[in-house]
Amino acid sequence: MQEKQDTDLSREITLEPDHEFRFEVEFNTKVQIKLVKGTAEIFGTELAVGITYTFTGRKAAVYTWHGCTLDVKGTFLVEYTANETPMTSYLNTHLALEQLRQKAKIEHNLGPRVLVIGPHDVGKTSLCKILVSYSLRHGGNPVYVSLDTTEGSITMPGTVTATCISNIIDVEEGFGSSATTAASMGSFTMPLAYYYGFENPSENVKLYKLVTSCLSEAVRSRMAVDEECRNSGFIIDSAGLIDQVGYDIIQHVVENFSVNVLIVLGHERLYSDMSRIFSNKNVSVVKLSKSGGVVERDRQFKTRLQRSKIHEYFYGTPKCELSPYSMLVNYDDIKVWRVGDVIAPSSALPLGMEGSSNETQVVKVDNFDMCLHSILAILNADQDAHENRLLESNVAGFVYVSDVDDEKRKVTILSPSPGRLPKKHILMGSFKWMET
Ligand SMILES: Nc1ncnc2c1ncn2[C@@H]1O[C@H](COP(=O)(O)OP(=O)(O)OP(=O)(O)O)[C@@H](O)[C@H]1O
Repeated sequence: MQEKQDTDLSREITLEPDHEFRFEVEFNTKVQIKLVKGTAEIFGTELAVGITYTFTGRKAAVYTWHGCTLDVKGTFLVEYTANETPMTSYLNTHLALEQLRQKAKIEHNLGPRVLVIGPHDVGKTSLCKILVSYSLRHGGNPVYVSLDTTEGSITMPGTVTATCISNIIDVEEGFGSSATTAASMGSFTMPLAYYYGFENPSENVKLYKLVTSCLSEAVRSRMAVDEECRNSGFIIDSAGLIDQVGYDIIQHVVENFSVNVLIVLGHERLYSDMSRIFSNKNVSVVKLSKSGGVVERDRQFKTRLQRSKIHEYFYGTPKCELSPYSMLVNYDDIKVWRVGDVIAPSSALPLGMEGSSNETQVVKVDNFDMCLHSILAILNADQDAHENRLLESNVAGFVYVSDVDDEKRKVTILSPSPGRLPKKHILMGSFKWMET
């Protein structure tokens, strides 16, 4: 593959003002893009002139406000130039948010609390990146909250996270996901994470609401002590929530995070329903259109994306490689928990009844075979913490169970860093992974 890329000749692409170069690259292919002249950005983050950026397994666009020339090299799955983009409306949205930030600064208040909602694959994460990057470029320190448990845009899939964005976003790695695992190696992006453990919020609504409430509490505490973050406010990315359960979750998030700007992306009915639900509630509901460049990602692509996120967590990226550490741990040295059996999926229960099963009750895992190939979250809970409070603990890190020896009562665990496990309580979700 390397050879293929090296023998490819580079080509020049010229973009007129307000145009973008959209591209898709497969997971096992590398392409390179260099800005030769002019200005350009990827989801709001500016590219530097003369620097070669490498992309693998990505779907993205290089956008230019004033025109530019790019030098591209490698085999793209899809590549084309487009001139119809919603970037002007995205910029106007940012400018309106910036006014709220200026007002918040003068009044020593909380900046805008923005929630982006819409169906799957309409560009919610991309819009959040653009808004966060523009705020950063304007001198702000926004907090990016990800409630999208499918993707793991910041760290492992299955988590809800909050990250104070104070440094330029790495365009090659999205939000610089792997960097979050190697904080000591020069990364500034350190998310606060709570483990939900499932892919879809509807799989266990009560637990999803619990972890989002814990996260909102943590964000509130951070805002109380950090003036920069307080004035900049936060941008919340969500999973595709357009059914009845989704509406219930949206209302929960709006209340918990005191959301005052609700952006509905690419869905007329959702916009109309939200305008009705939140009229008279001090929430501005804004409708934005979806970019024609947003790519629908099929199940297979999403699974590969999840697998590559997990791989990145332990092994890093070509730019910042990690050497994970394998260790033997006695059964008795750890306590593995999982959330009790969900009797019926929450979506199948009438609203208000979701709590009738033990959806937020942890049970201890005694049969370690269940953990084989599982991703486990190490909880930031004291050794003597009561089991009823464990789900409210944030995550210290993740490990992977590569082997279980029932005879010797030992598990083999892969960890991104050497040393003993920092905590004893460990939470298992539904994510499994095979090291390849
Ligand atoms: N203008 C664009 N040109 C090319 N690709 C784009 C563009 N905007 C977004 N994409 C790509 O389309 C895909 C879907 O976008 P994104 O992840 O932002 O959607 P989403 O609504 O957050 O999806 P999900 O429902 O899975 O959370 C991503 O791979 C993203 O990089």
